[in-house]
Parts: sequence; structure tokens; C-alpha cells
Amino acid sequence: MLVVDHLCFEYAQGQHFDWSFQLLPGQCMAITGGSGAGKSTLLQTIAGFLTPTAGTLTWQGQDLLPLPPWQRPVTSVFQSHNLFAHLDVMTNIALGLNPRGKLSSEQVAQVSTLLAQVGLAGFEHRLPEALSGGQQQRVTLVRALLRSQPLVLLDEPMTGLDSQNRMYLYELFNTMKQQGYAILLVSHDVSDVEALADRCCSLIDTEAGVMLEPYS
Ligand SMILES: Nc1ncnc2c1ncn2[C@@H]1O[C@H](COP(=O)(O)OP(=O)(O)OP(=O)(O)O)[C@@H](O)[C@H]1O
Repeated sequence: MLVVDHLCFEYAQGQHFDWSFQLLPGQCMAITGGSGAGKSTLLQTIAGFLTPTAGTLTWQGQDLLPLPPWQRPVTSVFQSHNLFAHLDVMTNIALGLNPRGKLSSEQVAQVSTLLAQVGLAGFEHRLPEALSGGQQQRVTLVRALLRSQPLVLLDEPMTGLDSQNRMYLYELFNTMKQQGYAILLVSHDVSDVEALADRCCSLIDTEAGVMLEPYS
């Protein structure tokens, strides 16, 4: 279980954030709140890119705060695509797993299975320029998910995708929930939240800072 207990963060001369919640494996919790409410800041703090000023953060009882981002049991899917233009889909994905880009035959099969799951069967040897924006987004997602870390942080993963693309991702994320992944989803889109979330919390500005309040 992920336990976030009065985890606090403050930008210099900025707002004070104070977050508390728990998330079980196999569950998806959506985080909503207006623009600038601190949704991305929360995910970046859990991922280890921002250092909290107070509070605790544990996963299955393990303290995550001393760990650098790459040692946390976390996969982050943030908004940018970041594919290498001169490398094909398989090589772009391979580089996410191994800096030399070499994959075992088992890993190649795993990549192909995941690509098929997001509607990209047979796209292994295409260059990014031969993919639509939504297809590139799905390749980035496959690359991130192959890290197979149990806690998945999704920051607006469906932005700019059409309904067909969204369906692929809903199916993928729901399968991941069944496999026991815990998912934190930041989304402005009510249909994404309805399709995926077991619980919703909203970031609310209070006198004590920006807090998380459950609303379903
Ligand atoms: N590097 C920074 N330095 C100072 N303030 C920042 C920095 N990054 C973000 N902020 C401020 O912190 C607040 C929270 O930003 P954050 O990006 O977490 O919001 P968000 O809820 O994800 O917004 P959006 O929905 O628009 O993406 C905002 O007021 C923002 O201006």
C-alpha cells in the first residue's frame, strides 16, 4: 500500500502543499483540482523529482524518501513524448529498459505484446515521424510501463488522444489494475476518471495549505 502522510512541499515564495492519502495495489485513485492546484507537484514529489519539506511516504512499509527517483518502485508517465527521431519504435523502447538498447528475446516478446495491447501491433520498426501524435504517446507509455514498477503515476496520459486511442489505454490501465498495479491518475477529463478511478480526491486550497479531500 502507498501511504502518504502529511507529505508537504513548498516552492520558494509559493503555496504550501500538505497531502495525505492511502492507495492499495490494484486500485486507481484520481486526483483532480483546478489549474495550478498542485497535481503535477504531488506526482513529482512522489516520484522523487521534488524534495518534500515534511511528512512521510511509504510503499509496502518501505520509506521512499531516502531513495533517488530511479530506485523508487515507481513508473512516471508525464506529458512529453521524448522519442528519438532517428530510431525506430523498438529501439526507442529498448533504450528505456537498457541504455545500450539491447533486449533479450523475452523482452522483445514483451514489447510486442504491450504494443499489440495498445493497438500498435507491427509498428516495431517504424520511425516516430511515421506515427501520429496519439501513436507516439502510446509508444512512450509502453516504454514507461516496461519498467514494471508497481506504483504508476499518470499525469494527463490521455491528453490529445481520440476516443479510439483512449479506449486502448483504458483497457491497458484496467488490465494493469487487475494485475495489482496501483495507479495515481491526474486528469481533467471526467470520462477518464469514470473509466479508471476507484476513488477521487480533489486538491482544495485551505488556510493550512493545499490539502487533498476525498469526494467519492
Ligand atoms: N518550479 C516552480 N517554481 C515555483 N512555482 C511553481 C513551480 N512549478 C509550479 N509552480 C506553481 O505551483 C503551483 C502548482 O503547480 P502544478 O504544476 O503542480 O499544478 P497543476 O495542478 O498540475 O496544474 P495544471 O492542471 O495547470 O497542470 C502553481 O501555482 C504553479 O505556478
